[in-house]
Amino acid sequence: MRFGGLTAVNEVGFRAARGEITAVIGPNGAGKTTCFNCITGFYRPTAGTIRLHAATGVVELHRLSGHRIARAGVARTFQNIRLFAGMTVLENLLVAQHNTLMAATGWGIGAVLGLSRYPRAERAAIERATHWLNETRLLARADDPAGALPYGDQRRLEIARAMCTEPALLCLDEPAAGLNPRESEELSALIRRIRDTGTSVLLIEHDMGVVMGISDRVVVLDHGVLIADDLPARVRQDRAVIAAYLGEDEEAVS
Ligand SMILES: Nc1ncnc2c1ncn2[C@@H]1O[C@H](COP(=O)(O)OP(=O)(O)OP(=O)(O)O)[C@@H](O)[C@H]1O
Repeated sequence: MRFGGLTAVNEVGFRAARGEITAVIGPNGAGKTTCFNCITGFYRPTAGTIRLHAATGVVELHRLSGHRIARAGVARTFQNIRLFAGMTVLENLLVAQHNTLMAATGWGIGAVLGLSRYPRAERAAIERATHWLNETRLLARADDPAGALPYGDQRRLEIARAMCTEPALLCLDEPAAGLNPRESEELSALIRRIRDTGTSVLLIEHDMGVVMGISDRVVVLDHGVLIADDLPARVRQDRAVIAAYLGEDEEAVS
């Protein structure tokens, strides 16, 4: 991915295997978010291929626009929380399912004609939302405005919203940022449960406790290039990785 004269991500290749947690780590400016933005369609990569092996076949994500990528089964959360603050917690989860709901009802015609598929689809959407509210311990807050939730709850709500789209791949951009140790542990357990449902997880995270604790594989970027792709225990001892982190003042892989 090039921005004018700057190559932000250069010939980076890795796999996020099905049903595994793959972490993408690296010092500030390494190109992690740019990678996510290419995968999720916020940027169209200047060159290269990004493929999703979906249940329906291989989808060439680098050719698709963002909403088609989402429809193909890729969901994401953001470094800075992006919820609909004035809507309730439950409404945030229903809005996320708008596509599924509309498709199930013939893009609104069924709803207008009062056909029976609409209430059924709506019930399924509420059930899915309730399931993920339970998983994220937010059920009691279902009717509160999302903007009124404490920070840690808003982070979990973003994940619940992404999961309501039933993605094949969930991309989490720094989900532990700003969480206290108890919340980080809870988040790790939630991400593991998501992995265990068969959803593949791609995780950008600076909290090495979370990364090393839950990742099946760790990919390391530095200055836009891939410097390691291995098991967490091996990445932790990788000399190039240690050098990249030590070059960045106090932050170290420990
Ligand atoms: N839209 C853009 N236009 C120009 N340069 C960009 C753009 N987005 C990212 N960059 C540059 O690309 C490089 C990689 O940035 P990126 O945000 O992907 O790094 P990162 O690893 O996610 O960093 P951090 O950990 O700080 O979030 C940086 O040099 C950044 O300034």
